[in-house]
Amino acid sequence: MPTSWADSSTAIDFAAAPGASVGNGSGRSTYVPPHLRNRPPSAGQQGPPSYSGPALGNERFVQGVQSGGGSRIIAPRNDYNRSGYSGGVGWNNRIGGWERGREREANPFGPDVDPEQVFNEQENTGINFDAYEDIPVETSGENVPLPVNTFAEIDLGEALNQNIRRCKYVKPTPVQRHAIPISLAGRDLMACAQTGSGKTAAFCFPIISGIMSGQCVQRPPRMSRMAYPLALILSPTRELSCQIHEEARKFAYQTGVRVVVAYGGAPINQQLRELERGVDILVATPGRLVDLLERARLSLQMIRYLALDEADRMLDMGFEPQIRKIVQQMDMPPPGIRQTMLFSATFPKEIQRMASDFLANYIFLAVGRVGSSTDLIAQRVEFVQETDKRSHLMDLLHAQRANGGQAKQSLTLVFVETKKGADSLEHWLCMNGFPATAIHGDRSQQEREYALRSFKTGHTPILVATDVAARGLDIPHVAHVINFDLPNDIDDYVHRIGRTGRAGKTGLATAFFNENNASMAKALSELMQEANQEVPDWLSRFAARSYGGKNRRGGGRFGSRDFRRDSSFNRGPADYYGGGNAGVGYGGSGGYNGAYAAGATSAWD
Ligand SMILES: Nc1ncnc2c1ncn2[C@@H]1O[C@H](COP(=O)(O)OP(=O)(O)OP(=O)(O)O)[C@@H](O)[C@H]1O
Repeated sequence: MPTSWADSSTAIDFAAAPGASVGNGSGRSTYVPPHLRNRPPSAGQQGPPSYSGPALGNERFVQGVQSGGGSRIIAPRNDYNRSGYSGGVGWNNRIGGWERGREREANPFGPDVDPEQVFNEQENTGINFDAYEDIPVETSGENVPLPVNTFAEIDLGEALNQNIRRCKYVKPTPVQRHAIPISLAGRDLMACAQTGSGKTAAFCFPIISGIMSGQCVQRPPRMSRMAYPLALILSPTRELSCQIHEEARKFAYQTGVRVVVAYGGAPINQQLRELERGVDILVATPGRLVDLLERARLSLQMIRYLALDEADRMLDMGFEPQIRKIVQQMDMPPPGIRQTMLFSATFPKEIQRMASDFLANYIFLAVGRVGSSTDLIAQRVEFVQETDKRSHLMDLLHAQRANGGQAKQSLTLVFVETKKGADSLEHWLCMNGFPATAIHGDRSQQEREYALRSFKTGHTPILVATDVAARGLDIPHVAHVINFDLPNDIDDYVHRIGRTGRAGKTGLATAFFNENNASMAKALSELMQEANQEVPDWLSRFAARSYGGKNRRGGGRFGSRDFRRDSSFNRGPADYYGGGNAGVGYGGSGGYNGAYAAGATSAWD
């Protein structure tokens, strides 16, 4: 006879549930919801024997799942605060969870960090929050939840709060202040915020918190060897997926929420084994995910949270068929049942339009101007002919070395256009006494990972890269980004230079420009002006002569806010590309001043 909520639910036999099961002595496994997995056996436990009250914060799941006929158990949102993991309940004492009692959870904070030590509230990562204080924020959509100022104001659960302290996050960044309450309220979200401003945590925290609080507890179907994640995080590159996985593991440490990563170029069997051991949050690249789905080893029917990081990039770089297959043609619950979040630092309107197919009644959030770079990055543009690029690079590196800039604390990332160009520049740098490594799509995954590790540790302080390293990678100590070859798209430039100047720190970005880059002149000079950078006269002259070139914004840096506001919205696709708000300045109505009037949803309204 169960005596507690934990007992009553662990007694439910979900024998074939691969997501999270524990041996029960009878040879059959028993499903344990993630939010109960850190608990000691029933003695002394608080909490009702069962709970069928309102699902606080996200009624949509209740309605959706119930109308679908599935059985469902809902725990009160803050149930884990009363009887979840807390002092005295060690990892080894857990009643089950994803580890099935077989092994200890590895310490994701690294061997040198004692995970039991919770850092002083006053310590922080060195993030300069003042740099973000007066950043303009725009939201649009219905009934936008109010932002918060501290993590303490948000009910994330004690285990997650403890990990936030372990990460030394003292207070939320602006995108986190706005996005976390929106997501916790169960709303779909399209969020744009500058590079390095903490978007990963902004989507990970609500997902982990939601899973911990039991909002996703539903009986998984009886299918052996099939994995049923509750949340899916998609990202465009293997390296970014690995990085998100590492971050999410830190945030989920000792919460009972299990995070697994799947990406191409690595042995699939190993990933299948990881999935079989149970998965709550799956971080994946689209190609490998389709592979897993086609092998019928993974079902998306339990997905309650879908996050697309660098969503515009995935759609733009040709992943649209895979993404549509994953999101629309498999067994994933539809918009309105699942909760969907799209994040990026850039969101061209045509991509917003496409991506909005995945969302229901969503909120659009822009922290800083959409697609802008942060003014923490000093941007320099130098006129350099193709034939002079190498010697110019050498001059820069020599000057840097003379200033003591080749130490571990100062890494240089050099972007080039082609894979061949990356190989040859890497070779040439090494021959000239500058230890360099390279990363691009033709290198094996092992080589890519090795190069990244060697760069991160400062062993090889120069990394030559194609755009494969442009998005999302969070590498501490990148002091200088050099665009040896400029990209053809201003958004790519924004992401590339965003590998420096992260989390409130300053950085330097240098671009080599010549006649071949004329089509970028206008967008580049506008971007630099927005970020309060000095624009060389010669670049302004190029900009005055150019007609916008390949800049997708079609003549205005400010046209990329919520596309639903465009006059062409609702007039159908044929009209769409002709419309837009090009030239309408962001802050036209005074910008964000930190407070919303009652009922107001936007700083522009
Ligand atoms: N609240 C916080 N306090 C201190 N540091 C934080 C906080 N949130 C995130 N960070 C740190 O800021 C850095 C940048 O975060 P993250 O990689 O999530 O940025 P991003 O916005 O996703 O960038 P990009 O657009 O390049 O992908 C990371 O090192 C992260 O640990």
